[in-house]
Amino acid sequence: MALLEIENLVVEFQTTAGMFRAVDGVSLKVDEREVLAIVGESGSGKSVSMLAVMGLLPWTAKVTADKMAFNGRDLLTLSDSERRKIVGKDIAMIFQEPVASLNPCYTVGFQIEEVLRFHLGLGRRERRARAIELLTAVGIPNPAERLSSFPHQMSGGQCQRVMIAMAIACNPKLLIADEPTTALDVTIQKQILDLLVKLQAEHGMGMIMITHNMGVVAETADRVVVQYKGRKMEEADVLTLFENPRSNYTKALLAALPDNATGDRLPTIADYFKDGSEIAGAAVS
Ligand SMILES: Nc1ncnc2c1ncn2[C@@H]1O[C@H](COP(=O)(O)OP(=O)(O)OP(=O)(O)O)[C@@H](O)[C@H]1O
Repeated sequence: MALLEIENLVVEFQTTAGMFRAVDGVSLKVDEREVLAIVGESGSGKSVSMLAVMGLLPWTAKVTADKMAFNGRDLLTLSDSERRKIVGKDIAMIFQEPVASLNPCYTVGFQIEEVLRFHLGLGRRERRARAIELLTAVGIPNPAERLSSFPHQMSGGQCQRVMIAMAIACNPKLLIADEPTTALDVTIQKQILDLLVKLQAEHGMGMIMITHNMGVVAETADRVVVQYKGRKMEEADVLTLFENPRSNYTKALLAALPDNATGDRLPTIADYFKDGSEIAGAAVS
């Protein structure tokens, strides 16, 4: 049984111009201990698909699917209170903007301990001990002192480490990382990716890595889903995808990697496709 299984997911938003389909029939699955990358350019529906899994979309969104199951439980029919017991505990998510994702009014210690109180019901002393343990695990120096820091007193990289600490606090079975390094300094990006891969292996978590960056895919993923305009274009294990991409869109993404530059400027997706319909026609279910 897959850890997460999605079949034919469709997400539409009510907008002033009518219904807008952001995710169009995506199917995917993630096994235990597996890292799945979802890759595609901005607006391809990567985040919206995963926010649908978490139940975090606004009321303007209409979510339908033939199947959306986590660890054998049907996510489509869960009540809000049942969902709250799973989300943040068994499925955790980290976002692109670590500083904005933390509450500026509370210390990082309070925010980590709140997760431990809500989901695990730990007492005060246990919460503090576990929070120190978590900050140590994500590589924050002087963890006991840092518990009383506010987010603005920490760097972007440190805030992302705190977000990761909160995400792994309850030993989730699945961690969804939505562009976790995009907002960070280039020198810090690799450290955060290495930390995520290390924690994933140590804790035996399944992980979904949402990214637009093929370099991140190469460094982290076992398997890859390529998405474009809400549709799945291709799915393959990571080696096959890099060595033998099938869809033209994947070929275009790979051609846009800096290593593949031949002239004095990088090729873009538009250089590859004079006609975008060629891409849409290649979608797989
Ligand atoms: N609340 C909303 N109402 C209307 N449209 C939305 C809403 N949220 C997202 N969208 C649209 O859905 C589409 C998919 O967005 P999504 O954030 O999933 O893209 P993405 O592939 O994750 O790209 P990015 O990396 O830029 O976030 C976009 O066109 C976006 O504008």
